[in-house]
Amino acid sequence: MAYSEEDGTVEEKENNNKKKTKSALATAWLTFYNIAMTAGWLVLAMAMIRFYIQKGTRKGLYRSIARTLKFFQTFALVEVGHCAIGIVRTSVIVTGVQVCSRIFMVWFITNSIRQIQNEESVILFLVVWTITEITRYSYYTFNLLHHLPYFIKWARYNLFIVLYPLGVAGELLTIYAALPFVRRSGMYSMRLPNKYNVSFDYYYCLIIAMLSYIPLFPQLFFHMLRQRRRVLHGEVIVEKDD
Ligand SMILES: CCCCCCCCCCCCC/C=C/C(=O)SCCNC(=O)CCNC(=O)[C@H](O)C(C)(C)COP(=O)(O)OP(=O)(O)OC[C@H]1O[C@@H](n2cnc3c(N)ncnc32)[C@H](O)[C@@H]1OP(=O)(O)O
Repeated sequence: MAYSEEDGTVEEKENNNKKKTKSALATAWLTFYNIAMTAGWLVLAMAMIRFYIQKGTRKGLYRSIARTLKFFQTFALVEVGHCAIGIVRTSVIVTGVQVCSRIFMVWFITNSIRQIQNEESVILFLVVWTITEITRYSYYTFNLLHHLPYFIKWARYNLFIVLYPLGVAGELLTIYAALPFVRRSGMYSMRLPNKYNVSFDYYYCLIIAMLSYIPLFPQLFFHMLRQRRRVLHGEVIVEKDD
């Protein structure tokens, strides 16, 4: 058609403008989100340090930070949305497994079973998560602002080599400590007969969750190793689509 070329150019310009506005909005949101999350995990770190200095014990530490932890860890679900709508270049599956396993640890294990809240393993994963998230969110923030100090980049793509296995150890030991209480109380379980004719045993569900670390953790860890090679050593990595 006679007018198609001109219209195409106008359309192209409009599309480009729309894309720019969209990406400016996405960058503004991500910057706000990452600053808020860095601040949240810094507040958690300060609260844990203050508690330990004042009380000299880990007993009661989880209770004292539970609200803040639940809020910021649950809010991280937004990250699955970021991947799904494509404003960050990350796999929905990798992020989903990471975030859901954390939320499961917080709500369905640590928060639900008071008797295990003072376990050393709880402190272990809390400390590990806190260091990881302060590093990770400050990395994203500085990266978005194009002022990324090298030590933050280094920390983001090196600390996980030690922190990931430590975090997983803390989580697995905590679930293991929960098992006897879950078995005794029958919590979150449904026994037959019941009106739905369905049986569910949370005790075995926890055992399956523990076993699922065997195939899932190496995938997350090797994903991070690939990211490390890409970011620190500039290797071009071709990842499979979700
Ligand atoms: C339902 C019950 C289930 C029970 C069973 C569960 C079994 C689970 C088994 C596994 C359990 C694991 C438990 C985990 C424990 C711990 O966390 S221990 C502590 C140590 N942890 C870590 O070190 C975590 C490391 N892992 C990750 O960081 C994750 O893999 C990740 C969160 C999914 C991040 O991966 P990815 O996004 O691919 O890497 P990046 O390099 O950081 O990002 C890629 C690009 O995307 C950009 N980006 C991502 N997020 C943002 C953001 N919020 N804002 C801005 N930009 C973002 C990032 O900048 C990169 O972009 P480029 O720079 O352009 O490449």
